[in-house]
Amino acid sequence: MKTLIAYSSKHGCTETCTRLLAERLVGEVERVNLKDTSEVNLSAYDAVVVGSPVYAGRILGEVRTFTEEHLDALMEKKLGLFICGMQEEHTIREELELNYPAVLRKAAVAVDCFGGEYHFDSMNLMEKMIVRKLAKVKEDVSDIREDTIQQFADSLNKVEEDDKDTPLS
Ligand SMILES: Cc1cc2nc3c(=O)[nH]c(=O)nc-3n(C[C@H](O)[C@H](O)[C@H](O)COP(=O)(O)O)c2cc1C
Repeated sequence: MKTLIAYSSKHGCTETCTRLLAERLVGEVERVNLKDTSEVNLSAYDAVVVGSPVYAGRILGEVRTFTEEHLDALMEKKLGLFICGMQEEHTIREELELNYPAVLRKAAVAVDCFGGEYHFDSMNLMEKMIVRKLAKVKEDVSDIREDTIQQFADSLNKVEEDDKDTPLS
């Protein structure tokens, strides 16, 4: 299985998650930061994972554009969708629903949130203010859910095993 992980990240957490996911996936894995390139040839991949952090309820623009432009091709792949975010569970579920189209979520073998991080050193003044006031967080936090990343990888890897088991007709 050849897998593409297409993602974007503002402060590095989502990028870290893509590395943790890549380590857990079987077969060849390529990671592409959509901030660096928007030209991706999806025909080269059996599986595609799309990931983005959520800011003010929304995934990053380049990830949204990627899902819109490649909607039909993504539907044909073994597909995984994830976000990074720090809201409580019910809000996270809403964020997944609002940001990834229903057809893609339905087609995906894994849809989840990998948690998130707050690193004040990397935030601008406005971001620091928002996190302090709205999230009421004053110190760095790291809440990357490695167990969720493992389950997500297992779902994609399982599809690979199932395919191997299918007899040729
Ligand atoms: C200004 C700001 C706004 C945020 N808004 C949300 C939000 O609406 N929902 C959420 O779940 N997380 C929110 N977060 C948390 C980020 O999604 C989290 O820090 C994530 O790990 C960032 O990923 P990145 O380092 O890849 O950019 C916000 C963080 C900041 C700094």
